[in-house]
Amino acid sequence: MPSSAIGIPERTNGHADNLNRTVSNSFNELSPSPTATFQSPPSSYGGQQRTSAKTLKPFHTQDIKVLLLENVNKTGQDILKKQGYQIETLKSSLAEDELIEKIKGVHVIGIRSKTQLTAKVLKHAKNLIVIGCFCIGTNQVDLKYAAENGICVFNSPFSNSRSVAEQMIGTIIALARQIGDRNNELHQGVWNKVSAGCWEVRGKTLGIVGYGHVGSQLSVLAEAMGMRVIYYDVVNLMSLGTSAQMPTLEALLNQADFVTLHVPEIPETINLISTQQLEQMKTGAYLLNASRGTIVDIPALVSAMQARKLAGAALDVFPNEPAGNGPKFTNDLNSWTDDLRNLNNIILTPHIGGSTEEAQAAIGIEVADALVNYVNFGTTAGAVNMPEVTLRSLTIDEPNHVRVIYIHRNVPGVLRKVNEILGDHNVDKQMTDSRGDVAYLMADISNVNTSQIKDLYQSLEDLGSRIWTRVLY
Ligand SMILES: NC(=O)c1ccc[n+]([C@@H]2O[C@H](COP(=O)([O-])OP(=O)(O)OC[C@H]3O[C@@H](n4cnc5c(N)ncnc54)[C@H](O)[C@@H]3O)[C@@H](O)[C@H]2O)c1
Ligand SMILES: O=C(O)[C@H](O)COP(=O)(O)O
Repeated sequence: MPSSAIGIPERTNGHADNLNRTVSNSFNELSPSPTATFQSPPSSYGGQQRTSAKTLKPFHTQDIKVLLLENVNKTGQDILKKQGYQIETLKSSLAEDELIEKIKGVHVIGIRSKTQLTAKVLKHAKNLIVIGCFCIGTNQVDLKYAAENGICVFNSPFSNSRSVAEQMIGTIIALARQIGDRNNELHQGVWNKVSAGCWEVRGKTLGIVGYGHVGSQLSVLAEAMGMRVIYYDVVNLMSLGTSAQMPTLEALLNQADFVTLHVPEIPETINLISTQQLEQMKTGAYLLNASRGTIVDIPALVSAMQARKLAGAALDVFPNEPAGNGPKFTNDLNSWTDDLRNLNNIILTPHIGGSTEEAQAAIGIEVADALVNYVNFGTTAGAVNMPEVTLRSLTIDEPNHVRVIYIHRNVPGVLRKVNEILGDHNVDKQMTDSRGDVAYLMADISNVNTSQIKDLYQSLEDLGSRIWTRVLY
């Protein structure tokens, strides 16, 4: 529904009916002197009078605008729709200029690994309060910029880990037996029954780089097939089964028959595997990457494959990936695409490690629940860029109770000033925490009547440390 049809201009405020409870939310612009936005419970909930001052906008759950990109699963869509939010869904990601246009009016955006939410894009997201990454990776979002502008980010930390690990098991066997090449040949009508260069995986060494959710799950599955597992991680971790942590990446590369990458994309992991590391691998070993495309220097990999240093490779991820499905995996996207396509025993998959029915359904529920809890209650449990703050029970549906959420710069003296303001009322519960430069305060206060809410809100907004204020009631 266009915003004009529901009477909310640029900014939004909301009231959400969740879990049979009425909650109202105030969302405010990122600009330093925002127009205040408040709301009262709608008349259908107790007949209280709506706030109607010039700068105050009545707000309902259905005023919340949600943009879901990249084919977010129906499970997630249904949870958000049930809240009454306005949902727009697109199957693919958007180019930067289209994204900038679309993001201007929304309060919530749901994405997967492809959509790039850079500072440049987020600067236009004046109403955005929360980002849901319906995936594991969050490298596509400028997390710091988001936090510093009061935009909370959630992801799904492990709901697709098993799917990725299973795909890696299948791929390891497919590489060892050259199944991809035999399959391609037979599709061309060529019968090529060979055993040379084809191996069992039993007894071979699997080297896992990044022993987190995916890597450790893969470790367990690989040992069940009789593989010896070694791993390298920057953190000292408990080894599962009989796996062993290696002191350096080089030590792992020297010993592994199969090297598989499961690290996040961060500055330290870009081109983690380049010419030098490929030289450190055993001749005839295999390389698998299902983490992010930038972790492997692909021209270096092409050279290693052409020189027969490696016996095979599998890539599920690429530095540039198409926005949507179709015949788009060409040199226009990445200049070396044809080189990759022309190599033998290289398995190329379109970023499907986490693409199973089970994983997508679970991610949909997990992330949508986190979004609803944030929008309706301000709860940041599980956030990847904000302190995790929640209060033990909700009392804001009781008369004269409000929940204050105050996202602010983490500088000395703020709490004293905030509590001077809240101190005019009765603070039932309060929690505050900080993460880097940003702090998040949540307080449930009672003894506040509706006429005082505007002053309460404005006093908090006037503090120099303010990033974003919300008053829920
Ligand atoms: N292909 C897919 O569909 C797919 C699906 C899920 C996840 N992923 C990608 O895989 C990555 C890993 O997923 P996860 O859930 O296991 O993440 P995770 O955060 O649970 O684990 C990552 C591990 O990598 C380690 N690490 C970080 N930097 C390192 C370095 N320089 N060297 C060695 N280890 C390092 C961390 O300490 C951590 O233990 C995600 O960040 C995501 O980008 C891809
Ligand atoms: O980060 C992830 O979870 C994976 O890369 C999967 O991403 P996708 O949801 O875009 O398939």
